[in-house]
Amino acid sequence: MDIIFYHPTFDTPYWIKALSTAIPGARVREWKRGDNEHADYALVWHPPVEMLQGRNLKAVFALGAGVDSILSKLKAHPEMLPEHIPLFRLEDTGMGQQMQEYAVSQVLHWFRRFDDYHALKQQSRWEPLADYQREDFTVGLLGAGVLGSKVAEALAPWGFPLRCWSRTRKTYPGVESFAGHDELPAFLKGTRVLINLLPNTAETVGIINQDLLNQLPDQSYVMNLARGVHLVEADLLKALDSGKLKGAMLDVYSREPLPEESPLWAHPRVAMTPHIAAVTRPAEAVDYIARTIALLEQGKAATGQVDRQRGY
Ligand SMILES: NC(=O)C1=CN([C@@H]2O[C@H](COP(=O)(O)OP(=O)(O)OC[C@H]3O[C@@H](n4cnc5c(N)ncnc54)[C@H](OP(=O)(O)O)[C@@H]3O)[C@@H](O)[C@H]2O)C=CC1
Ligand SMILES: O=C(O)C(=O)CO
Repeated sequence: MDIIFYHPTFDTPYWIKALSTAIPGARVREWKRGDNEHADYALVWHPPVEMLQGRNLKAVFALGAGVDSILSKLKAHPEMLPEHIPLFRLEDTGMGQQMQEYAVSQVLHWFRRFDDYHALKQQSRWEPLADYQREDFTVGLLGAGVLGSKVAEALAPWGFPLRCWSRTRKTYPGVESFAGHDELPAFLKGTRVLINLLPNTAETVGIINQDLLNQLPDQSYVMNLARGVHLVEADLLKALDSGKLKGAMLDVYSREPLPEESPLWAHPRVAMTPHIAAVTRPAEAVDYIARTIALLEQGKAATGQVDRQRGY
């Protein structure tokens, strides 16, 4: 079995060694421009069109959870990957735990008013504040798939009311489920902390805009952990400045790296990280890819296949 690998920034020798060890009999090589030799599987992130085009692959694996960049490239170059070749993505592979750490720590930060205490410290003010009540601190997850469900699981023991919004109804224990566009207003109405874990699709782009933010209770919080294009940054800044929103925690941006001139950098109530909420963990990812290839080789069904029509 021949496997080609391409990632613009990963430690390629590590991956090739780990994949060769995990998949018995596999010949794994780094794909380089001009390589048109046979391959059964391709493992990719931001692939050049010529890497995939015209090959009789058994499957392609995206080396991350979100497949928006590869799907948008496919829109411009449909010949890159014919419909009959399945595209898989990484499901969790260690990202679930990272999202749990990120979301739980930030929800607790806001709930214990550490943002307010930080502002008071800047003014050398000693001022105990009133506690927030758990029942007023409903956490709402936009997107309740692999990562959203893991975040809900980690928040559950903290006792905050939990709800999620997805395309299809969920039955996660202790999480109120809202499904489809008709139920979005009801979901937003009671959500004090909004955490975005949607995929980037034609339906979700720009979803966190002025209209959506206005439907949240006053003094709400927004955490964007999915993709920058979900959030209209100008609308977020307006909502912060009007007092509608109390704070925002952003990991992803409309442009990455975020340009120096972005007003987000200086805003006192915007906390930021540089797209690190959950990164691909190589050992877990190799294990998932090896298990999935073994299932495919046996003609068995495997999870993680992207629905190209749906866009995620
Ligand atoms: N910042 C970072 O470091 C990282 C960001 N990400 C981002 O997180 C995203 C989510 O990942 P993951 O949880 O694995 O994805 P999943 O595909 O498992 O989950 C997506 C969720 O979004 C819901 N959804 C999709 N479209 C709609 C819609 N139109 N209306 C309502 N709900 C919708 C799905 O609903 P249903 O369940 O009904 O299908 C599902 O619950 C990735 O696409 C990626 O962009 C991922 C990893 C790291
Ligand atoms: O896996 C993804 O989709 C990511 O955003 C990784 O940072």
